[in-house]
Amino acid sequence: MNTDRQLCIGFSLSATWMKGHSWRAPDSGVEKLESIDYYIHLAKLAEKAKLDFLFRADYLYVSPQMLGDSANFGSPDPTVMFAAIACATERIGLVTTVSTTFNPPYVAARQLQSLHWLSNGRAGWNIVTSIEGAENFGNSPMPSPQVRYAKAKEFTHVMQKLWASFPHEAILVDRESGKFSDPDQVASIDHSGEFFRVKGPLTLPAHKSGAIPLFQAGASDIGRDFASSVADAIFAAMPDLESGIELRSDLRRRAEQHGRHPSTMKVLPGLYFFLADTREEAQALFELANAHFSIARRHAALKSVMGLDLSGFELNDRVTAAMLPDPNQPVRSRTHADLLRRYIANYEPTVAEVLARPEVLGSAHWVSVGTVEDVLNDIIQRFDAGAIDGFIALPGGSEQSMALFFEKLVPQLVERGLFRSEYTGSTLREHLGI
Ligand SMILES: Cc1cc2nc3c(=O)[nH]c(=O)nc-3n(C[C@H](O)[C@H](O)[C@H](O)COP(=O)(O)O)c2cc1C
Repeated sequence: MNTDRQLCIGFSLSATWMKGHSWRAPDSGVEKLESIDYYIHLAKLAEKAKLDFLFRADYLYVSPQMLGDSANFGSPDPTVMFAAIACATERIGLVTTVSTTFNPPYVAARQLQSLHWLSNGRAGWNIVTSIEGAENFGNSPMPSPQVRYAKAKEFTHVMQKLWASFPHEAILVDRESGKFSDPDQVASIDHSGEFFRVKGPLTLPAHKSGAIPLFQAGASDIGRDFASSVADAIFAAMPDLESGIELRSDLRRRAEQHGRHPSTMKVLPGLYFFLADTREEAQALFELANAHFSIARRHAALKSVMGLDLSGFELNDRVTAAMLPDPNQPVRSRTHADLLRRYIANYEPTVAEVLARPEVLGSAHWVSVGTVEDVLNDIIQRFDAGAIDGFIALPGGSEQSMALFFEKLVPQLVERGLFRSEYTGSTLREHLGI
């Protein structure tokens, strides 16, 4: 067993445990999602378990799946949510999501630095290039992945320059001389690039705890290249062990090519877990979470992920590499499409197996269903195999499943020396060891 490394654990505040028909259970507690008090309660549970950070994904459009039979009180701005949570917590990191495709970097740099300031050094930024939502930001269609990543690169560069434009050291507070700040240390950035023109400096000084850690999600070839050049952590879609080993070793190789030490970058897949006292109960939770996925809905999801229409086939027909559509056709996310292509090419699964894959039913996350011991072994297996540096917990099934995570699973990881029992720092940088 691995003894010299420790897991890094984040906790997602998106209500994944209410998916499918799970919210309809009489004791689901779904009404609580309407109030920030509930999220603050969960944040405190995660902090009590000494987790590294809280996390929230974000999308800038209302998808049809958000309405109708799925539990949803809308999607508040995660940075605003974390501002409220910051004031009710002390140590846990707060990783918000901000799209580089739709926001002006000056506004984003200011919001992130503000969160960093009011949480006392606990902010993190999950950089996303987004899949949809262009219609809410003008008449232009969604830019190509190449353009989105080129923009993300420049956006991130501008953010970093803005954060450095007003260094913490510029604040002097020297009563004797009457100098509150040193204007010579505050400088404009005069950025003029392909996408942005920004003069600077930023309206507030950098927090004394240091730079805001960067996360990134999106793992196509250009996505990996961008992530490995800049990210401290990667939120990864990792449906199986093989794809995880490949992804982490490739990202580490690319980081070295960018002149970075690979251990400075953590690969953190989403872990969508369904925990119960018995395997049968856990499986029942899993089925409830997917009960809304009729066969017709699964075929439609498959078509939207990779442009493959299998609706004319029997469920036990085999799917082969020859049936895959042109790899160069535009897809919503190359990451999800490539994962599924590789799975089909390697295993020639049945139609039913393809329709049950995490890439089709969700966001291609690692699904683990069973008792605390089962999920624990799953985590240890991936950690020892070098597929992960930790994970972002996406609780599935029920509040009880989440309670088992906090009350049993995390303590087991601590007992095995794989996770901290106390915080040693109070900033996100310190938790991540950077
Ligand atoms: C695990 C994962 C999580 C993502 N989370 C978000 C998100 O919260 N908001 C968003 O707008 N896009 C999100 N994306 C989309 C990516 O930022 C990116 O736009 C998309 O995956 C296309 O890039 P790719 O071709 O590299 O996959 C996510 C993608 C992945 C793989």
